Amino acid sequence: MSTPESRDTIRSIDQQILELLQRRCLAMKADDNAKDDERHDSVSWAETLGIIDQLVSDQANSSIGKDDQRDLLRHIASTCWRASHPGAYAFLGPMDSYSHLAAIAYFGEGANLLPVSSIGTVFETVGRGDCAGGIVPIENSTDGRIVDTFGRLSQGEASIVGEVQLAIHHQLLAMCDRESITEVHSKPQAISQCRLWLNTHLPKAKLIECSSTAAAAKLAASQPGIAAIASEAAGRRQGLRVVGANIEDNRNNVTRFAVLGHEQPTPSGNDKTTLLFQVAHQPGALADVMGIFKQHDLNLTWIESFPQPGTHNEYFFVVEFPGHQQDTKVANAIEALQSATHHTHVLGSYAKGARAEG
Ligand SMILES: O=C(O)C(=O)C[C@]1(C(=O)O)C=C[C@@H](O)C=C1
Repeated sequence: MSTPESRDTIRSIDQQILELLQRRCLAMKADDNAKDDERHDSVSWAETLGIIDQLVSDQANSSIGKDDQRDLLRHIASTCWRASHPGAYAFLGPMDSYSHLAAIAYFGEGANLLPVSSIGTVFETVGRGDCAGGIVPIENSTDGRIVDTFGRLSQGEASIVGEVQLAIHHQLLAMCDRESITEVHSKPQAISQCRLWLNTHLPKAKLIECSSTAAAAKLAASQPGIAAIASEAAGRRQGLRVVGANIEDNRNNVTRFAVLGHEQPTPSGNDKTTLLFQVAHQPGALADVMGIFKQHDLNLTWIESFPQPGTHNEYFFVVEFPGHQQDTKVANAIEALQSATHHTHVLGSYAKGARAEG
């Protein structure tokens, strides 16, 4: 049983926490107002995340685990951020899609998160300035690049300002037993990530593609016999049973999400750059461009090609490498690329994303 003293101590600590929260909000507002003064840059959300990560890693022993400390601080920071930055952040909805989980991991629980109906709409709302930012899946460790995202990246509507690497654990969700399932609905990428499991355990079920995993969960809740592949959170929200747990074929199934925004982040010390280029359709053109990365000692960590809409056999290339476009060697390489290619466009330089659990 608690003593009156311990109750008073806890009450007084909670009171102090509330006062500190109020002070934190005011300090943030003051910082934001001061950016009108040209000599001053206000702290960006990307910088705030960096500061929190540093604080947590420097923290000595605590009875609260590091992940919980990080989540708590992000929740506080995003709630205060929203008070002075009311803009919304778009994601492929509905709620509890993996994009939603990635948005929470990056922007925090307190952020103003806006579900939209497609990846294209995320690009449009950010590109038009209706939203302060957004998040889109870009690549999965089992299934490769996300085609809908690539189609939009080349249009230059928005820059990449951050990334999240989310561990994806798919659940088979339904209102009925596994034996009564006749159809499995989900986003094509999720179906593809569970292909082996589905062939083994539900070889007769019809596989039906839809706009998102969370949309599939909504449908499964309306009709017995229909199952969805979606997140545990989506199943909970729709009141569905887990009739197959963690059904992804690859235990290390991770989807990388790109955070879209308007302001290019300053160097954090642990950055990467994503850029898109287009070369002449002639022998050796791509090899010459690859030589530029070698000359500037840039180690490519990702390369993808995708067809240029409206052309035959013409491709865009997207590459990633460590470093920030403000670093001298990266800036020199970009300059060389600009003269060696038809078109070079830096999609963004941003802090490398840590892995989050979905
Ligand atoms: O449908 C969702 O829940 C999404 O957020 C999209 C998406 C994707 O397209 O890759 C995101 C992560 C998973 O890989 C499966 C689906």
